[in-house]
Amino acid sequence: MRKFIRSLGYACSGIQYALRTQRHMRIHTAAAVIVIFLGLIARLTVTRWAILLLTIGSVISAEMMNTAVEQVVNLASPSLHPLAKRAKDVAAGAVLIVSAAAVVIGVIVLLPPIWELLFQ
Ligand SMILES: Nc1ncnc2c1ncn2[C@@H]1O[C@H](COP(=O)(O)OP(=O)(O)OP(=O)(O)O)[C@@H](O)[C@H]1O
Repeated sequence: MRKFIRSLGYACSGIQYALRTQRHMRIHTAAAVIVIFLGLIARLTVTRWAILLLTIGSVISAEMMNTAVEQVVNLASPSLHPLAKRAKDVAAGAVLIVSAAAVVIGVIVLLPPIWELLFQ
């Protein structure tokens, strides 16, 4: 149990580090807070909440994995190297893909209930 709590502390400090140092992480988090607020207003179904929360988790996890890749690349290759560039760009591309999908999912999941709330 003590080991689990210690591991939880390490994970929380990783989240703190990403929030403190990564502007994109703060942008994703702000977007997640807005989406959750809209979800509460729109009184989403359980299924819609599940999709939304999974999507939010995916984007924030991807951003954190990107941060981890950046840190490891900086450690392994402090000077410029084409492989370092490739690794960072691929990791950044992964965040872009999941973020673009999240925007589409957000619209699909949120728009119908908000529309219903406003116009019916
Ligand atoms: N060690 C390196 N060798 C070669 N290219 C690098 C290296 N570090 C970064 N780059 C490349 O330089 C460009 C800008 O990288 P930079 O680290 O400034 O921004 P980033 O990777 O988007 O990170 P951040 O999110 O912290 O701004 C990217 O294309 C990246 O792949």
